[in-house]
Amino acid sequence: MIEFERVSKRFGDFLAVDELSLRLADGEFTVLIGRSGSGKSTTLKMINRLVPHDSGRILFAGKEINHFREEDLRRRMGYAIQSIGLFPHRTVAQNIATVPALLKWPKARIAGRVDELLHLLGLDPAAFASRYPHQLSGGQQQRVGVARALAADPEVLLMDEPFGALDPVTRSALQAEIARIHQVSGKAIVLVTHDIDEALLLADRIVMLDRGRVVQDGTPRQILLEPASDAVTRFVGRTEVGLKLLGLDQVHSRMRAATAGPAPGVSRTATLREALSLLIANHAEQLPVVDEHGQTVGSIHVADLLDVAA
Ligand SMILES: Nc1ncnc2c1ncn2[C@@H]1O[C@H](COP(=O)(O)OP(=O)(O)OP(=O)(O)O)[C@@H](O)[C@H]1O
Repeated sequence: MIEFERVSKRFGDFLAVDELSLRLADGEFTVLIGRSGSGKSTTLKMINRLVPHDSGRILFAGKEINHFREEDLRRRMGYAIQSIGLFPHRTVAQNIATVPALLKWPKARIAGRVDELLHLLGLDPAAFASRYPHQLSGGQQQRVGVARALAADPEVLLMDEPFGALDPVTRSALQAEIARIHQVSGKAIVLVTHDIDEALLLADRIVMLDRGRVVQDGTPRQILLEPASDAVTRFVGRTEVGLKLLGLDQVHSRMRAATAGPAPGVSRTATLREALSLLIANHAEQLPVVDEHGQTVGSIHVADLLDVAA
């Protein structure tokens, strides 16, 4: 769907992106990660031509991006950024409606879409649609930013540190929201972050950059278990690899059929890492596993988790 062929970008003498080749598949959740200044944002912004590339080719749907009309490209690619960039003198609804209005959608269709997106992002339209950005918390503004990026139903969602500067609880809620949107929409998402835990949580595929080059390109599991260099190992963190591995799988993957005692149930869709926290907090060797109706469906055991983390 998006392909980089030996793409480079210079700012003056500085080579920010160095002969980058990369192929991003349809429907894939790709996370670009790396240290500050490694070229992540530049790479992302070259996809929608916010930053023009100097050499090489970037293909979208098989066609060099320079051959698209700029407005077509922007319509087909939603873009959400950390600093949000909401228009201060336009309401939440007007902000979300930006691209549909440019596309001259009928008013009723726009209103329906705004409503749908506010619901999707957990904002009650009655309470939020007519507010102005300054009347929202930072987390609510970020949600509106994501809703705006999704408004015209783009084929690709480009996100540059969209959850930066949020408190951990809001951040975690928005991450879950994006994971859900990805699951239900099947859209390709490219997200830039420097947070390895965020990358491990969300990505189908992690592309780690350093000095404008790819240092590793793989699944979260590959990044954890087969780091391509010491630099990757340092970035992932030498410690806690076991715990991070536990964060990649859900409880049902390690559940035993036999049910266990009355202690608090662990959701079958919780991560193994969350299960371990609960086991430790309850001083329990095993806990019951419950489904979405609260029915006990099996048990999870400390010993089985230690196997995964070893
Ligand atoms: N418009 C610009 N003019 C000059 N240099 C730039 C410009 N944009 C980016 N750079 C430089 O290019 C390099 C890569 O920047 P980029 O924003 O892509 O990094 P990043 O990996 O996203 O970093 P961060 O995590 O800090 O946002 C940096 O050294 C940066 O200073």
